[in-house]
Amino acid sequence: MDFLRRFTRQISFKNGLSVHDEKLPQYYLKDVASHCTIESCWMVIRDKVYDFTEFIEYHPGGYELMLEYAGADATTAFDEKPHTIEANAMLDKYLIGVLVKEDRMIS
Ligand code: HEM
Repeated sequence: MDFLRRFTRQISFKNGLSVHDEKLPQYYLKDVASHCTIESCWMVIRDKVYDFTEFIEYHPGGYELMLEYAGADATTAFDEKPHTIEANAMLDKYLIGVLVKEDRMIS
């Protein structure tokens, strides 16, 4: 599992955002920052913007852990914790956009 996790992470770092991702709405980090509560919880993971408002209270690691990163970039936090391929696959469901180019870390 560890191998698979490292492998998928490498792919996303290498390829950055796809052509499809580039068609999504674009947000600044400051737009994300205003959604920093359990009532409206946005986060950035690998330059993509997610709205986790519907998910946060069901997070298996507890909502408090996620809330620490609400409105912020959670890439490192998400990758450092023991998240399976399944957890990674869940991300797409909450995808709402991408960061504007000047605010991106990876691509
Ligand atoms: C934002 C920062 C996040 C932190 C710090 C974090 C932390 C953690 C931790 C510590 C666990 C282990 C819980 C345990 O084994 O008792 C966990 C499990 C889990 N988390 Fe997160 N998490 C974050 C975001 C997310 C997101 C965005 C998702 C999916 C949309 C997610 C999905 C899951 C799932 C499904 C599990 C169960 C184990 C697995 O299938 O990987 N987490 N998380």
